[in-house]
Amino acid sequence: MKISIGNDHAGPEYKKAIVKYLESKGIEVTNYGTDSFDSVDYPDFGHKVASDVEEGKADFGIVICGSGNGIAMTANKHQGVRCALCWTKEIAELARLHNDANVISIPARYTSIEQAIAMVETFLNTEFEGGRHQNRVSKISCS
Ligand SMILES: O=C(CO)[C@H](O)[C@H](O)[C@H](O)COP(=O)(O)O
Repeated sequence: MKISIGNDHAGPEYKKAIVKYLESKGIEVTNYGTDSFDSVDYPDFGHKVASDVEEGKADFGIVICGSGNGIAMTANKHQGVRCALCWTKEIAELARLHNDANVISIPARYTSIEQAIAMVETFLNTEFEGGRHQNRVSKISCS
């Protein structure tokens, strides 16, 4: 499995911990995020992650900013990207089960590192349920 990850200045330590977790599982990670707390602009990182998912260079994406909203909005501009803002394990699970989300957005300023890793673990280990949800997911796209 290949995963691309990106974060702004709100989440370097979250990114670091998540990358460590992913690599411990043998997952290949492309890291586009900043490692600094100096102020940057989240779209610069969100677009890179979403492009990888859009182009099939990554199976899943992980994006991190303060609230999780700006970088999720950025990722969702890309064709075929379904980025879900998640704040509990249950929401992360539903994002896969019902929405077939392929990018998870983490609000670094409103969750703990432990919770973030738990959400990523759940997200990556949950399959899309299909069935009645497939038709709904197909209707999300405008094109
Ligand atoms: O949460 C964010 C975007 O939705 C970003 O992480 C920004 O940090 C947030 O907008 C706050 O900006 P600041 O420059 O870090 O105060």
